[in-house]
Amino acid sequence: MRIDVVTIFPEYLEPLNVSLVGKARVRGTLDVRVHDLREWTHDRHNTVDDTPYGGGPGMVMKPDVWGEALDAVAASGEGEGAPALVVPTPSGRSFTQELAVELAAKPWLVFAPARYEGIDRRVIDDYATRWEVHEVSIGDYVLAGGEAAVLVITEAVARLLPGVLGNAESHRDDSFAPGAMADLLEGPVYTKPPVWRERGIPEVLLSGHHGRIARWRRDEAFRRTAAHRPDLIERCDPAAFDKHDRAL
Ligand SMILES: N#Cc1c(-c2ccc3ccn(Cc4cccnc4)c3c2)n[nH]c1N
Repeated sequence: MRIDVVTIFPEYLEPLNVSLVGKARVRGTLDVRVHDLREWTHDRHNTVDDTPYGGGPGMVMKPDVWGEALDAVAASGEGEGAPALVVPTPSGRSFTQELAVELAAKPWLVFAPARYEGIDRRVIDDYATRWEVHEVSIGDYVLAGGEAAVLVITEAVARLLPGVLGNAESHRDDSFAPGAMADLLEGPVYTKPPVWRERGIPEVLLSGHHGRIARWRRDEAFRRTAAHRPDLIERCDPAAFDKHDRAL
């Protein structure tokens, strides 16, 4: 997968050089290219924003600068097919594991994290005539720009790519992963030492009985979900649980 990010804060994307995404880049599983939007300005102040038509607070990012930048990214991938444009915005579709799975299947993502009050609407409308466009929000809170969302989305997508996570099974019990555990939060996890500050380990985890352990983990996931995200319980499919139990 190729990922391009156009931003006025390239240094904000430094975390994409470390850990899981960093290793995937070194291995060649991910080709991540970060571009400074100001490269496509032509004035001495490298201006990327202007006042909003219709008045109102803040500034809006200029369409001509973004258009030149995204055209240049497109041109650098001639013959690779059209990318999917991902635009983080507080007014976007909620970013979910389902969308992460969808994006992980794309060969090329181009991220356009904005600042100020956002990007002139005509940029998204223009590229939507040639590219798949996803306007995405990572949560119901307000950030100052889209770069943090790019880090979140990139990590969620990268970990789904073949060979990126050490244990291929790790996806199976992901919170929100499709399947019997779909929409359930993960239960508690434990490791050595067997006693820590006079706290032991749930006996079932020491039993070696995989069926009982799987059922305990499912029940714990259900309990945590009911406590922290009751809204997700309503989306669970009881039949999936029976199928899960039968497989134990
Ligand atoms: N994804 C995502 C987001 C953002 C987000 C993303 C991009 C931009 C660009 C500019 N702003 C500031 C801004 C603009 C307009 C109104 N309110 C705030 C952003 C916020 N906030 N919260 C999220 N979950």
